[in-house]
Amino acid sequence: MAPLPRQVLFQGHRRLLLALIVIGSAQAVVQALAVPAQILVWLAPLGLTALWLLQPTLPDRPLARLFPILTLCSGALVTLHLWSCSVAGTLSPPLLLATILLLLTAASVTLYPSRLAFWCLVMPLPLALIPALIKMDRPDQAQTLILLGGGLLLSFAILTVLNRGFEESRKQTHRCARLQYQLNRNSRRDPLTGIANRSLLEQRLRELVAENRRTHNPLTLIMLDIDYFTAFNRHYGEESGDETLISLAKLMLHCSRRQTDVIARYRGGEFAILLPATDKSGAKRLLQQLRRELAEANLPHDHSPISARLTLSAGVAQWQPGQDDRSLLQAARAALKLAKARGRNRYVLA
Ligand SMILES: Nc1nc2c(ncn2[C@@H]2O[C@H](COP(=O)(O)OP(=O)(O)OP(=O)(O)O)[C@@H](O)[C@H]2O)c(=O)[nH]1
Repeated sequence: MAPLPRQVLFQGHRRLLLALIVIGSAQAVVQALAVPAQILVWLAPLGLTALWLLQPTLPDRPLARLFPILTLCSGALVTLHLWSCSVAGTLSPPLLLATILLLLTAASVTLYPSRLAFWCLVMPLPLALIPALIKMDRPDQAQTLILLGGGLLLSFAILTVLNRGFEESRKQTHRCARLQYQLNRNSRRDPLTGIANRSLLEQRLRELVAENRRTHNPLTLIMLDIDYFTAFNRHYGEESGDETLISLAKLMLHCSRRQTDVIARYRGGEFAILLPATDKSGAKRLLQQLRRELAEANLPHDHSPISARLTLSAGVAQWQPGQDDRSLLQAARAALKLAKARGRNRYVLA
């Protein structure tokens, strides 16, 4: 997985800060030797070190919102430092200009994921040239300003190119993540009805049974089968069969009351409803409501030997301590088989 934009930004900014601390400390030492009373020059390396130490705590915390302000602080500290070097005369104007141009380029290369952070850092930098500019004559002033403008344009061009590439790869990463999410989701959904498929049901069953070994909560599984669905398909056609499966899935979703219930298509005309924190009587209430709503839906089935309307058979099993997921499924399926053997259109409790 590619690093998040913000993390890339923090890493880049950390490296830039480290470089600034090294350069600033070296200059402060040189300046302290020349003018011992100049304490301003120590502010920049000290302040930048504080920012550098703060950086690793940023990406995952609310403080991350302050990032542009911190970047602005870095720029202000460096500017203050260069200004005091310029006033004390320890940095000649050409060297000062070269340092600023170097900083502009370094900022565009390290802060490219965010234009805002780049501008926050570089905006104060040209101010450091003011004391040197005041002392210069006109031609030198013009030359310095032209060089500074050229440097700014160049670093902005570098920033734009790198930022565009970065944005493109960031979008690509997001697209891939979304596709991956959809793929995972689709591999666990029944494509016709949109409800969980057998694989997701079995996974949730395994997880809930494992959890129940600790909690001993009630857990109930209902297996349902459309009565004479083969005859229905033959008589009304596969398309009507598909519509019936979709309507039944909707009815089941409507009857289930909790987000944690799992409604799944098990296979063909067979469905399953897994009810965590629910005992047999809760399952019975759900089945009675489902029967009521199915009767109200009034779906015709002229080729059913037991009713002129579509009916369901169901088997209900409640998890018993010590039981594993497979035997709970077998118990519910055995109860369903019994419901069918007893004439269908009914439910049987295991
Ligand atoms: N329309 C449609 N039919 C399907 C689909 N998948 C399986 N079937 C049909 O479902 C039927 C099997 O359903 P079952 O519920 O297992 O069998 P049944 O005919 O109801 O028999 P009993 O269970 O004994 O009542 C077969 O006719 C399959 O062709 C599907 O996605 N759409």
